[in-house]
Amino acid sequence: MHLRMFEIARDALNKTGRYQVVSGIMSPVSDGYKKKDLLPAKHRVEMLKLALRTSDWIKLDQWESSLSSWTQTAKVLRHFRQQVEQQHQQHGEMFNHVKPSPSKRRKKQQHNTVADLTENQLPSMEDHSENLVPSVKLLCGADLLESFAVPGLWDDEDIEYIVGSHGLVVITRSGSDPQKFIYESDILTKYQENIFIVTEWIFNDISSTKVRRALRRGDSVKYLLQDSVIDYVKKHQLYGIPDNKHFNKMMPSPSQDTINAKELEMDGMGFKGGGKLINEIAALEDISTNPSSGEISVILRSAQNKSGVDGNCISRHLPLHRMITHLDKKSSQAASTQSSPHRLDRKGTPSPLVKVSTTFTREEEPEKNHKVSCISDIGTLVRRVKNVRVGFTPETRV
Ligand SMILES: Nc1ncnc2c1ncn2[C@@H]1O[C@H](COP(=O)(O)OP(=O)(O)OP(=O)(O)O)[C@@H](O)[C@H]1O
Ligand SMILES: NC(=O)c1ccc[n+]([C@@H]2O[C@H](COP(=O)(O)O)[C@@H](O)[C@H]2O)c1
Repeated sequence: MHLRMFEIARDALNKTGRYQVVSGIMSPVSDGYKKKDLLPAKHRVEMLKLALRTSDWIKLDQWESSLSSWTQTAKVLRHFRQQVEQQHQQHGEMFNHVKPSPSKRRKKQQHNTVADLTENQLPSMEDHSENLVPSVKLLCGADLLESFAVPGLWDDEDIEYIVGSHGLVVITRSGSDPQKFIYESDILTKYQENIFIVTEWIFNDISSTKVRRALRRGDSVKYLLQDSVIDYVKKHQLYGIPDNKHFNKMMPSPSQDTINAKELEMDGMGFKGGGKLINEIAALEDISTNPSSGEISVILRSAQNKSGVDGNCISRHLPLHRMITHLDKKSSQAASTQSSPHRLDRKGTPSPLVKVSTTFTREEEPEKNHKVSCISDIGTLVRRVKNVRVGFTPETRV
């Protein structure tokens, strides 16, 4: 939706005849923002690069994200205004696609500081020449506008600067009433000429939180994100931390026993030199049995805490076929009285932490439906699952 917002805003602004939108700038926030579930900037930047491949006018700018500490939005806008003015002075490049005739170019000496033109300055399209410096506006959803009222979140002078000197383009969002909000705010009412509200009739109640949640749960996000971005998320196993405070507290500190996503990618997937043993701390997500086929599926969610950076977790679903075939001989008695397939009741949240050792072999790529050929400490896992009684030794190798 972040990308859709640009398209919606451009259409609406261009249709007024008062504006010609020349560029959109995506400025990912710095890691210093420390928002829950905020991935390291390098990943967010890479995903944006992929997502923006198909846009010829929305650009990624890495200035903000490359800073170590968080930068207030007013400062970010000031930075972009300076950058746009500089570029304009050097190249006039923002408007180069609209070339006035040489005679007109000579005539045009006025230098407007903004490219959004008031009604009485309304020019012909040709007059959008390099002599007009584009203004920089903040594009946001109505909820962000309403966050101006959250005590301590925005400085009053920042709000005044953003709305007074730059202006806002606000996309409506379900549950918000930006007109009313502006009416109730003295400062916003003062500058309401600078606030452009775009009513989006094709409601889309999508949010990053919901997409992250779906990813975390292993649900499909196809058509919500670009395929290339989904592939990136999968490849780097991002957004895998269960949204569970108790679980997060229990997350292990980085140790020899844990691997990070990069190591997995480099070492695990290449399978150089035969197999690779990977020890992981994981949480039991789900366990289900199919008594008729004698199979048990165990879904584990692994917790990796790389260098203390929250959010760098990987999740993996491991159907433990071989181990299960062995275990199921004992468990099927209990399970066979139940309907098929039977999902065992998972009581007692939060998910128990278990330690799993996995050997991947050359043929069994971790991203595919790989099989686990070596499990240790499976007792912890199984004992905590109601109704499953299994005989085994921790050293059992299947
Ligand atoms: N569905 C949507 N409709 C309109 N605006 C949206 C929508 N989703 C995000 N935005 C806007 O995108 C901007 C970026 O906000 P943010 O990253 O917080 O998005 P979000 O999807 O709401 O995230 P989160 O779910 O984490 O709050 C905000 O101005 C927000 O209002
Ligand atoms: N005081 C401020 O400048 C201020 C406060 C809150 C959010 N923001 C910005 O709003 C954007 C969206 O933030 P959230 O994802 O937290 O809604 C971010 O770019 C963030 O930097 C700025």
